[in-house]
Amino acid sequence: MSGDEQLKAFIDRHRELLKKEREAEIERTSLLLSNCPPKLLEQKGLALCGLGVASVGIGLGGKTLIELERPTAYHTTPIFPPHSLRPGDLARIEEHTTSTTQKKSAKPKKTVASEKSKEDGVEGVVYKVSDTKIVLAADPPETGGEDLNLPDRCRIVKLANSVTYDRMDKALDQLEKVVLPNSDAKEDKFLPKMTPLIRVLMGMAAPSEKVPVKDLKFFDPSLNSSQQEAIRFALESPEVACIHGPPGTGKTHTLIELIRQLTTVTPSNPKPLRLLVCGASNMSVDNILERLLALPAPESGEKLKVTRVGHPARVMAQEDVIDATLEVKASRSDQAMLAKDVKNELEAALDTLAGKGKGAKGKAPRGLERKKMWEEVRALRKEYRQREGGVVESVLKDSQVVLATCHSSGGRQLRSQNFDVVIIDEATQAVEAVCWVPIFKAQKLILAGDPMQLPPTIISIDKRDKKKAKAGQSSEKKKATTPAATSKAASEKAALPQDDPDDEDSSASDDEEGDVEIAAEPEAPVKAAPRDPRKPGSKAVLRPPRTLETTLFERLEKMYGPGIKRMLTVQYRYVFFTTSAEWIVEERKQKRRMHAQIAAFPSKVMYHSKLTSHPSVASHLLRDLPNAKAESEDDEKEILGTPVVFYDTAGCEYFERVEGDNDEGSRCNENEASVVKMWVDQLASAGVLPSQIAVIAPYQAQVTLLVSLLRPVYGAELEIGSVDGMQGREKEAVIISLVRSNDKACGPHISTLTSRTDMLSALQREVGFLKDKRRLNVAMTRARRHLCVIGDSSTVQHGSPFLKKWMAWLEANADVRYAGLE
Ligand SMILES: Nc1ncnc2c1ncn2[C@@H]1O[C@H](COP(=O)(O)OP(=O)(O)OP(=O)(O)O)[C@@H](O)[C@H]1O
Repeated sequence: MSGDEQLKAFIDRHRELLKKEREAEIERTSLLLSNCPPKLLEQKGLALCGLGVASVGIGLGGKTLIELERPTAYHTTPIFPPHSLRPGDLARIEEHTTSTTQKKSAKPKKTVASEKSKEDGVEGVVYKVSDTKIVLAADPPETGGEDLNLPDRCRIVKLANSVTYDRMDKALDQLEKVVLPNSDAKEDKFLPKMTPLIRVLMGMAAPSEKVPVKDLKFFDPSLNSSQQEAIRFALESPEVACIHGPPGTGKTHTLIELIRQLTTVTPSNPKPLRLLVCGASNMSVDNILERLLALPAPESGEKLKVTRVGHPARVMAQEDVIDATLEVKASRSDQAMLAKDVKNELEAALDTLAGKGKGAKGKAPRGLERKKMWEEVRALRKEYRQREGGVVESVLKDSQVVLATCHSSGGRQLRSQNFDVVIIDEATQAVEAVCWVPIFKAQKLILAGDPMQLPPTIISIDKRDKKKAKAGQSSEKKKATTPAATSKAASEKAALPQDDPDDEDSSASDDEEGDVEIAAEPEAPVKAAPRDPRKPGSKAVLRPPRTLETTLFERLEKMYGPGIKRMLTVQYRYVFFTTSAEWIVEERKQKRRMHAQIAAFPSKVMYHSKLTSHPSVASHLLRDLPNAKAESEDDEKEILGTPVVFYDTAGCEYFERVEGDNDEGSRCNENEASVVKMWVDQLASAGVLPSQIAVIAPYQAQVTLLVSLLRPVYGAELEIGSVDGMQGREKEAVIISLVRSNDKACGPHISTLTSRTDMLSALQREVGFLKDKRRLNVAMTRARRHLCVIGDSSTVQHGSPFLKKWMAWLEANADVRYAGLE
């Protein structure tokens, strides 16, 4: 069990990694903001240019809500180009000039929106985003009487976000104070208390024996046995349970049943529990929220009282989601009426100050009158905040389930709220420190995620360090073959920060770098029986992490073994998973090109062939959609009846292009984009709706190119985006453009390399982040009925053993079509 030294080393290492990450983010943003012209920032998805102010209002906490849009005078379409501004991001509204350089520091100021001159802009938090509108919530001025003075033509620029880091640092400080108490420290009423949960998470005590749940009856009769087992396991685990949900296996579905079980009085649950449900992203939180709101009211008793705290990402589209937000609930309560009067007064005063109020005739008050009005506004804001504080408290107290992102669960509104259980969805996408923010608020933790999909996005990873550590560890491994060397290596290993380098699944991003053997066979299934973490003798070792990519979910699995989790094993999404293989065999037979071994690629390579397809999806194809209507028998077969199509552009010389001046730039591939357009046209002509199609590309430049080609024809309904934006989503048809196509693999610089390892890594470089198998896993598992891959197999296959296997699988199992011949 962990001692003080290990606890200290663990927390210190986390602090160090977070510091590096914070610095890297500030540096990256500063560099971009100071070196990039706004147009390039927009292309990189970090800014939206040429905007106008649509409205200014007041939001929760007396914040000023500034709504921006693209005026038709400057743009042909009001739809924003693809961008990465999301609710919760820190951003600045600044005057949109056409000057090419913008010397600004990306460091956020302590008091946002404290300087309101046009040059400095207005800083705040992105509050809502839709296709055509973006709302920034800015703090009201603390001092002085200056107003916002927003420019007529402006842009919004994403900033480095220090608030997230501040919260994570605070969580680590609290963790240190709880697990390593200092008797001299002053009493802090907000300091969390030590709980059995914290002991287990920190390896200070083994998880307690499961408490059997009797008479468990499931609300949802359709749950499969792996889902039922995961729910039972989560209910019976006293402190912590993990649910591993590969794509489409009903992770969210399972969490909804679990929430119902925990919050309803049943023979197996005598007391309804209070839950905090968090997610790594707003999307994951809204996904659960939507499904909770869609639940029928129970036969006896009230409907579940659910409140969403924070910034719902899809709030503009979904009315019922808006109604569940703290903001709307607070505004509708009886006590809110008084606060509302103050709010109306406040908004009227702000309108007058902007020259928009009644009788203002477009003229804003000036001089002394203006100063006086600002004083009035400040007093009104204070009164509003006080009244609203009481309203918020009572709405939250009355809520049985509160939903928030991990980060926003650390906000002021939830400061004094406690819960029985905290559930964290997409826990494998959140860094550990941010998970601690909600963990302190509950006695029990349930994590759900999939370590084989996208990890948290980390920008400070030092590849050289990683390689060095890996090289060091593999030479350690060789040395440690004698008994003496083994024990020495073992004791040295315990002191090193590490993530179990031998476990391939643990670090899938670059895990195959330098791996010279290209194995054609999938990884062997794990045969060892799950170690029960509750059995005496189970040794938990708390090791400092090597990178922030090691999530709490993965750390617990390594610390306590696979017995700490349950895996969902039936997938409900793809026709081209396991069972569909039979269909492909049949098709191949007819074409007399039968392949001996046809199996689903992601299941086999990523999940040790543990996944099976539910019969309900085993044979569903695009042609079974009610709206599908092929014009000919050939179309019915070629377009609507084929689960996987691979347009192989090898030999077509459809070379990629680098955006920007150096090799690090984003990439696009115009010819591939034309093939994408051709296939979208074909699907549409066969009746597939734009809203049923998603186009995914791993590079922002290709996304931008595809948007310019497809949006004018198919509108915003056709989803076009990067892999990262698609995690947790599904579409009937998905088209992936792999982009990378180059002849560098055969160029002179490669031929000058003599060692096979150097050569391989040079080849690998040419596919960039395509070689992250978790990213590819997400991309290839978004489709329900049809997947079309467009890429150059001759370039892509050299990227990594995983890509080689995928290309081989596609060649063998997809309907391979040669792009150049079309
Ligand atoms: N037991 C079940 N019976 C019928 N349909 C199910 C069942 N479990 C899940 N599904 C369906 O499978 C699909 C995927 O479920 P869900 O979105 O919960 O999966 P997920 O694991 O959260 O997906 P992701 O890959 O996005 O993480 C949904 O359409 C859901 O309704």
